[in-house]
Amino acid sequence: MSTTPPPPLHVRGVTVRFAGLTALDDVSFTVAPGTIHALIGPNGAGKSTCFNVLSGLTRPDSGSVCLGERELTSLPVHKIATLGVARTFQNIVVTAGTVGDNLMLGRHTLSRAGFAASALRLPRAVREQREHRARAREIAELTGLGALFDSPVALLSYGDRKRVELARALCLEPRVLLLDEPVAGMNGGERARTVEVLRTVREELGLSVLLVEHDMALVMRLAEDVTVLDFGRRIAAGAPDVVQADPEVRRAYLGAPATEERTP
Ligand SMILES: Nc1ncnc2c1ncn2[C@@H]1O[C@H](COP(=O)(O)OP(=O)(O)OP(=O)(O)O)[C@@H](O)[C@H]1O
Repeated sequence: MSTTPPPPLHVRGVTVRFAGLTALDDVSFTVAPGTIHALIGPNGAGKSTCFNVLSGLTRPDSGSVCLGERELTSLPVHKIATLGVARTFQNIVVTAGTVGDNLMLGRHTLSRAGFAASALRLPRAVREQREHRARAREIAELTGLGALFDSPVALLSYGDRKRVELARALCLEPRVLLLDEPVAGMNGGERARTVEVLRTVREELGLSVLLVEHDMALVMRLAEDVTVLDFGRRIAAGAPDVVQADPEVRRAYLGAPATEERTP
């Protein structure tokens, strides 16, 4: 467990254009240390583009992303990961090997012993591997995968496979975790379990979480702060109840006039 709180993640004036379409238009928000922050908005609002900027897959046309004082803007993906920002993807990418194998892949970037030392099984490399495996087991326990550590991923349920992705991202020891639709495709029981796991992970590891999620009930239950995008612009931000009551947010989701009295 980390003893110091994570630095704030600052997104400042980020703009991304794709051939004439402005996918993000001067977007700013801050993920406060140790909070769960949700990024929501209708289809095409710019949420994935924002995640891609934060994780280094997309270079913004202007604006900046900083973890505390450290500028992350336009750094390569692996560099951003080693500086403490890890992400999961909307679609499951793990399919081969055991749960343990996949979590060890997550530890790979943290390995100090070189490839040759590992291949020759030098004592330092062997010790390091053992430590990484022990930590991978701890993270498996934390994410409810302890009993499945030696199971092939291909045999797991959909919900468990999604949690392997979460656990693999946690194996990078991030300070900020970016979750792209963590409960998409899950049934009710799996959703409830994942919410519990996310709460435990945040408390035990003391990290910040930024999540994109379409399940509004889950967002309102889990997040402390919400940023709402529509057509690439930030249209609202604040606590879940404040955002939920915002007429501009209702209009964006329902296509209704801003004065309409319906809830999102
Ligand atoms: N590589 C790209 N090239 C051109 N246009 C893109 C590209 N990526 C995204 N866009 C466009 O940018 C806008 C924002 O898309 P983005 O995927 O970020 O939205 P989103 O909020 O994640 O949507 P969804 O909820 O449907 O996943 C959309 O109009 C999309 O068509």
